[in-house]
Amino acid sequence: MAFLEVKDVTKQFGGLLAVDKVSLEVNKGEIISIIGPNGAGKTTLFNMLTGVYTLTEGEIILDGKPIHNLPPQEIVKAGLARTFQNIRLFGDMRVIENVLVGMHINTEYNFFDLLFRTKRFRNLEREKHQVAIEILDSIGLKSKMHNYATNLPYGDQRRLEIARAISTDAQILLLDEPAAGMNPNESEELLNFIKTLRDKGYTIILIEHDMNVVMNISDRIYVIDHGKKIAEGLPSDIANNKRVIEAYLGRSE
Ligand SMILES: Nc1ncnc2c1ncn2[C@@H]1O[C@H](COP(=O)(O)OP(=O)(O)OP(=O)(O)O)[C@@H](O)[C@H]1O
Repeated sequence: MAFLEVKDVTKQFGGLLAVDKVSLEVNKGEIISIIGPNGAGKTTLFNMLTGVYTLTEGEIILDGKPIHNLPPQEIVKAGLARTFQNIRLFGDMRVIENVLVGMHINTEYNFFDLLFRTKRFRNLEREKHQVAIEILDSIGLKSKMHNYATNLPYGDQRRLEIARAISTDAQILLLDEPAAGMNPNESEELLNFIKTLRDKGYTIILIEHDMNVVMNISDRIYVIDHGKKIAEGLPSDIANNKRVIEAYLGRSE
């Protein structure tokens, strides 16, 4: 059984089938890309995976447990965290605070801990601070941990978003267009960075329009068009797939 199994998921908005019986299988430690023309249904699929949308039909099984239709916070706790197409950091908070916010999702404080700032509370806070620094170190942002997020260069903001997703303890990271708005140097750096995440054991699923990134980084690719899966396979197979080429060339983008 695959680590993440997406079985025949469907999302209907009124008369529109935005995602139509799409199935995916993702193994631990893979980098999977989901591609397709604008409006294909990629973001809707991510929104179902992360609990933003309920499913009209289908199932999502993570590590043998159904997670479809759980609230987003429960899905993060189950081990699946995301970044967004448009960066959503807390700009007026410091870099380390952005990471600490992500970590709170898995911290269980009781009423007395919070009220009396117990020794347990202080120890947990100190531990979390340490882990946050380690995450930032691993991501190359330790020296900027006291900067305000909004003052970081664009590439660093993307990294910080990923750091925040990691800080939730997630094993699967869903990255929504991580290379959007990056210059070739930045996207090259990002590519290497995502590979290091995979080497550390993370499973990565990304939506990406930059074909250079997709072809260089993916173990496997799924292609969606008009809500339907039209192809899946190795990058070399996808690059030569007639249906995929038609789906892209058939649009004026
Ligand atoms: N909340 C919604 N209500 C109604 N229709 C929606 C909603 N969200 C998405 N859609 C429609 O579903 C279809 C798929 O959209 P989606 O954003 O998932 O595509 P996409 O592949 O992510 O596109 P892009 O690459 O442009 O981000 C589109 O026709 C879109 O207009």
